Amino acid sequence: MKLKTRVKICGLKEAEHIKVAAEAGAAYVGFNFFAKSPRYVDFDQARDLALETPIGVAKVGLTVNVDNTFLDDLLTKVPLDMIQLHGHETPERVAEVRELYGLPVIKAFGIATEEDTKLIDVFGEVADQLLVDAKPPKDAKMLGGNGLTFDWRLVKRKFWPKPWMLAGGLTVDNVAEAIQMTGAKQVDLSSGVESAPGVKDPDLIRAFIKAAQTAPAPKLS
Ligand SMILES: O=C(O)c1ccccc1NCC(=O)[C@H](O)[C@H](O)COP(=O)(O)O
Repeated sequence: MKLKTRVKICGLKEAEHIKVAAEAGAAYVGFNFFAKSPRYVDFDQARDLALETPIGVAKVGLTVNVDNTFLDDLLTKVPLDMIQLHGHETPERVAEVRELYGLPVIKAFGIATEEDTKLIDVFGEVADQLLVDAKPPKDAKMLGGNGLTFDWRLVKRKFWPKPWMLAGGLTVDNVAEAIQMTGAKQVDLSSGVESAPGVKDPDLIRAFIKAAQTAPAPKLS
């Protein structure tokens, strides 16, 4: 039996959209604490959203290059299940965050070349999960959430030391092909379920989760 693809909807800002995502079968919801993002939520908003999230859906806090003072404050105020590090954090920093806060850490990194895929092993030693995203262009204002895909052949047939998520420009139209090509069992997205930057669309959330969960089994030959 093929297990259903696990979907993470990132950058949620409305309780109603969390309900939609959970009812449609999302495994994770992500709250974005990067202040320059159109998906940003402050700690009070995130706390309210976290309390509205059904049990069984993991609440992920997305941060970018933050220090311990920030994480102390965040984790005191918001009941999160996992921390996503989506900046230039080193393997040592990933290990430190795990150790200090006792929560599973998802380390995200961008991939554009075969060389970049070496990060799978580097972070696979220290993170609980890996999130492979498109590498942002040099002039990009944000390290994620840019709606850009990468060459999925780069992550086909890799050995994955830890559970991983495929991200970067996924949409209802391309997620089945992405799963078939890469064998991803988990997918993450933000802009592909939005009607405008930072504005989630409930119908797109439902349609995306359905497309991901009904994607045909991977063709890895
Ligand atoms: O989404 C953001 O605004 C963002 C800003 C800064 C760092 C990371 C960010 N998002 C990270 C995510 O987990 C996204 O879901 C992932 O990059 C995929 O985004 P998209 O290509 O828009 O689906």
